[in-house]
Amino acid sequence: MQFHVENLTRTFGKTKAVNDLSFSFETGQIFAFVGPNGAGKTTTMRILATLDVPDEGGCRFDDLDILQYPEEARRMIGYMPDNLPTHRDLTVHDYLDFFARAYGLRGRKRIRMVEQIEEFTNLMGIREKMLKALSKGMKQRVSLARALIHDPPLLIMDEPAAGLDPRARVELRELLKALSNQGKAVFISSHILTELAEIADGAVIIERGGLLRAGTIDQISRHGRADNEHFQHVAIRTKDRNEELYKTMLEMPYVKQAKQAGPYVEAEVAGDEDQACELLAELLRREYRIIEFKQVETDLEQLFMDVTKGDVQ
Ligand SMILES: Nc1ncnc2c1ncn2[C@@H]1O[C@H](COP(=O)(O)OP(=O)(O)OP(=O)(O)O)[C@@H](O)[C@H]1O
Repeated sequence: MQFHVENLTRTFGKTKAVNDLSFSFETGQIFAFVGPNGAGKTTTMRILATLDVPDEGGCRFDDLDILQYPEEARRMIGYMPDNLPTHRDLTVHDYLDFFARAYGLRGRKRIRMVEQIEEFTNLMGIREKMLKALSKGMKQRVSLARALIHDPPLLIMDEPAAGLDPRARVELRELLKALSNQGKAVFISSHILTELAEIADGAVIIERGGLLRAGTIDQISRHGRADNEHFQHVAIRTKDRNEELYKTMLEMPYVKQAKQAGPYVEAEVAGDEDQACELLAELLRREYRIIEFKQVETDLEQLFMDVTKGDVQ
């Protein structure tokens, strides 16, 4: 299933919270929604979750227009808002059972579903605890469980990692990976990229309501380049002459960018892997004493920094 946001615009008074925003992703993908405070992430997510309507544009789940058919759309969405459950005098189990009923699950099916979700989100041990007695990380898991109770193909999560300790962040990442392996789409916002860089298949990067980049990591990193244009990112460390290596690299016609990164010189080489081999051979001919020569994966955090600095054309 594909999820499309098309030319979305939402204005509050004079503020254009979202401005002509378009992007798509699909089931099985984890897409990071990234932008600074006030960029329009929550506004977009609320529209996608049918909790708000745009001034212009719309959203489609495959061919389903969610503005026209919000009831149908709601069955396909699990929404985890950035605020946590507040029904204080309910146990975890009763809370989840309540939502399962609200989604129309009955009898054995409901009991089975609630148990399954409690197990998946690691809530079994605390299902009889009162919500008010839970830590932030536990509440976060309850909120995730609630969003999953009707088994939606799309999970929308607004800043789920905010305020979590490192262990809870790792657990959350594992849960998200498991969900995407189950074939769900996860659309997750954050202004901290570190926790998403490892697991995201793609990203939507926005600023002041407008789109900067959207697509899979590969598509974003290839922005502005033809599909048949290949690039290799390499990192090189020499025993000495590091500064000279950097200059040499800048002079090579097929090296498109070079920078010094700690003990490495990192470069973007135009061409396929053969070109990277040729670069290494050339450096050896020039008698550089090379300790390391490796390919570097594009990392989402670096991409985000490049995009927001305007370094990626
Ligand atoms: N209900 C509202 N009334 C008036 N202005 C609003 C409303 N909701 C959002 N805005 C404004 O729209 C802009 C985008 O807000 P939004 O909450 O979508 O950003 P965000 O990217 O989620 O930010 P954060 O990372 O801080 O959560 C902001 O300027 C905000 O003040």
